[in-house]
This record gives sequence, structure tokens and C-alpha cells, in this order.
Amino acid sequence: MDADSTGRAGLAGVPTDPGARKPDPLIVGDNISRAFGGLKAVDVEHLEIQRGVITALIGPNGAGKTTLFNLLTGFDTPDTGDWSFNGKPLSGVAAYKVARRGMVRTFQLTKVLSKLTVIENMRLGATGQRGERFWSAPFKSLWSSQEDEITRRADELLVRFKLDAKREDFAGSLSGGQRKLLEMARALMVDPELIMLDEPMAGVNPALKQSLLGHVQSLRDEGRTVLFVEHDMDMVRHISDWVIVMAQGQIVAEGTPASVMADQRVIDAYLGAHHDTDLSEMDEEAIMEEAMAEIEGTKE
Ligand SMILES: Nc1ncnc2c1ncn2[C@@H]1O[C@H](COP(=O)(O)OP(=O)(O)OP(=O)(O)O)[C@@H](O)[C@H]1O
Repeated sequence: MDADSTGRAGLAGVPTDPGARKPDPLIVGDNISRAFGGLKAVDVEHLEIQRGVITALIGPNGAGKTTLFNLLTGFDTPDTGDWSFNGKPLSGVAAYKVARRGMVRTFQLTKVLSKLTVIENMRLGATGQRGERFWSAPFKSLWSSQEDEITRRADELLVRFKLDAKREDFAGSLSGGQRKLLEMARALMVDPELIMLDEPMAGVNPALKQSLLGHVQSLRDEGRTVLFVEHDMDMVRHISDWVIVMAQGQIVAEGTPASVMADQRVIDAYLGAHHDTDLSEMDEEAIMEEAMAEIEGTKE
């Protein structure tokens, strides 16, 4: 592959049409749909995610971003659709196998995980790695050498994410930003090629935001592909190489952060999310201001 087609350089000539073809895609999907009752939560005709770059998935509430994440990672089953990861079909593959193939998503800390310590959370992150054969391994030494390796990797990641001092603390005692760091560190236990972050900035105080941004960039700089869902437009603007915009289940626009934020289709998508109620002129003005503030990143 020619060097100009890979990573960020490869995005230079990509058109800003929804579903645009990329020169070096890691994920390619077609006709992915999922309905809940009569509501089509996801209805994506074509999707490509360029390898080695940071792609943001944005869109108003209810646009279908989380549902698409769940489908791609095997946590939900589509009504229709196929997609591949690294050229191999991935639709219909169970979540733990998806993780083993190198595609991992972060999870918000659940109640159960909050009651485990930080290091226990990290070890759990490795479960995607452990082949079934290890469960029945007749040789204890084989088992414990993998356990040692897991602990060693967990400790290295805790140092990298500055969570080593919290190693024995309950995950539930961490601050919002530290939880996000733990979610990221835990996902890295399986050394994924693609890491999918679910609202990495939600609940993070401004002081920690910069450091979180640095960590996300370092994932790309070490050669991983990053896909994240986020409402914080400041983050989207600062670190994404490419932005995909969803509204009402569909991809409505794509492009660099600057081009997407100036795109009328994107402004319409954010406004359209409010169109189910009858609006007075004044409401409409207020909503327009709100939408523009979100798109321009002056909010949150
Ligand atoms: N399990 C479910 N059962 C019924 N409806 C669902 C379910 N999951 C999602 N939906 C609906 O599907 C639509 C898309 O939801 P989804 O959570 O994917 O959107 P989103 O873009 O992630 O929104 P947000 O930014 O608010 O998280 C919404 O209308 C939502 O109410």
C-alpha cells in the first residue's frame, strides 16, 4: 500500500459524502439495520473506518450511535447487515470473539465492577485473551505463567494511566476522570487494534480533560485505530482526524472536524432532532442557539 493512502494522509482525498470510501479501511459495513418496535434505531447503508486514525461518531440524542457500537462489537444483533474487520467477516461473531480479533469497546463502570478493585478490573479485561484451553490446562505452571503475564501487563498499564497508586482501591471510589482512564486501560489489556470509546469525556472534570485527550492521541500514535462516541464537541474538534455524523439511524455527513462543523446537513441534523414537537418562533431560536453552541463547542 502506498504510504499516502494510510492513516491520516489517506483521508486527504476522501469525499465528505455519507458512507465515503476510504483508501485503507479497517471496518467496512453494508446495510446495517436494527429496529426496536417500529423505530429504526440504525439504518446505515455503507460505513468505512480508516485504519490508524481517530474517528468521532457524533449526532443528537437518539441518533443510533450506541446501537451501532453495540452491533459492531457483537453486543446486539442486527436485523440486516454485514461488516468486516481487517477484511474478515465479523457480523454475527460473539462479543468475546470480537475482542480476541482485536476490536474492543470500553464500558462504563457498572455496579458490579465498582465493587472490584482497580487491579481486579484490569485482570477481568484480559478475559478476552484467555483461550478456553487454558481453563482445562493440565499443567499448573502454564496457567500461572499466563496469570503472571496478565498481572505484569495490568501493572504496566496502571503506571501508564497513572492509576498505580489506586491499584488496591475499589473502582467505585475513583473520580469520573479516573474511571474513564480505567475503562481505557482495561480495554488495552487485550492489546486491540481498534479501540472504541463510549463518551470518554462524560463526567470528567476540566483539569483531567487535557490528560485524557493526550491518552487518546497516544493510542493512535502507537498505531491503533480509535473510534469514539462523544457529545463534547471540544474533544471532537481537537483530536479527531475524521468525523461521522449520524441522525435518525443514518449517516448524514462525514469529514474533517472543521468541514463537518460548517456543514449545513449537520446543523440540520441537530435541529431535526427537535422537530417532533410544534415549535414557536422563539423556541426555534433558542434551539438553534443551543445547537450552534453544541456544534461550536462553547457548551459543556
Ligand atoms: N434496547 C432498546 N429498546 C428500545 N429502544 C431502544 C433500545 N436501545 C435504543 N433504543 C432506541 O433507539 C434509538 C437510538 O438510540 P441510541 O442509544 O443508539 O442513540 P444514541 O445516538 O447513542 O443516543 P445518545 O447520544 O442519547 O446516547 C433511540 O430512539 C432509543 O430510544
